[in-house]
Amino acid sequence: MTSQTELDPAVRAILEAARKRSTDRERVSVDARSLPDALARAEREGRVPVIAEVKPTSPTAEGTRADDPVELAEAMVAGGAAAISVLTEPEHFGGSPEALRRVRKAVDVPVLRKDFLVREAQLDAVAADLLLLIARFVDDLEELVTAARERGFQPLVEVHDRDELETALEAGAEIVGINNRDLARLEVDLGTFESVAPHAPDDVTVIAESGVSSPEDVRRMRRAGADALLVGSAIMDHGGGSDVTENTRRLTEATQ
Ligand SMILES: O=P(O)(O)OC[C@@H](O)[C@@H](O)c1c[nH]c2ccccc12
Repeated sequence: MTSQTELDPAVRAILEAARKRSTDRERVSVDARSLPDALARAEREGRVPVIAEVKPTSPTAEGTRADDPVELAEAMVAGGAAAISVLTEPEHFGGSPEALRRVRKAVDVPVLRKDFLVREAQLDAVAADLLLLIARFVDDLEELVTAARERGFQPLVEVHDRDELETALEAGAEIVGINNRDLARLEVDLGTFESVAPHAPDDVTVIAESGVSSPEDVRRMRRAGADALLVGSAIMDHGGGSDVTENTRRLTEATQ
């Protein structure tokens, strides 16, 4: 794990809070909806595979969107989203495990749990189809990947550079997210995906994360090899509060 002194102060605070959060729940057991199947279905139906994110706010968002998470998720699916991501981090992203539980009950696409997971016990807060594990923040990635699979989750391992991609592959990751946002400085550069993605083997599902805001960005990430895109801010439109279905559709319809 990289030294935390290099991280943006907001990210450091998020990690400290995550470590302290208590979890004394029973082990969850999930019958996961397949992400690769959901992505293939979107492709067959002529939609760009988009994982749309229910993110009420974030350290970089302009404002908070307090709409009901179930309504937001349903609006995203109506706009063609292949899967839904739900923030469960309560203090900096306005999320909750309860929001995810309700969303997963309401939609039939795969649901990703987005949080800062560093210990095995945190995995049991709520059932989800996919779990985000951030390579940079996890000491023993292979151990958490295995712990996630033992519960039935599909692990999505997030990386930001080639070294982290190697770590993810060595840990057995089959679904990798390449985050265009640098967690040290919180700046976004779509060139990150373009430089890291070519090094992923063909049989790995590769997802472009963060900073995708226009149909042109979608096409750019697809040209660079993205099997799917993870989009939050451009769909949530925190400051503007515009129509979430339309915001999703603009991106899912951004074919060549
Ligand atoms: O809002 P954006 O730029 O479309 O980004 C979505 C998603 O990639 C971002 O929320 C994210 C990527 N990795 C994370 C880890 C934790 C919390 C959030 C994230």
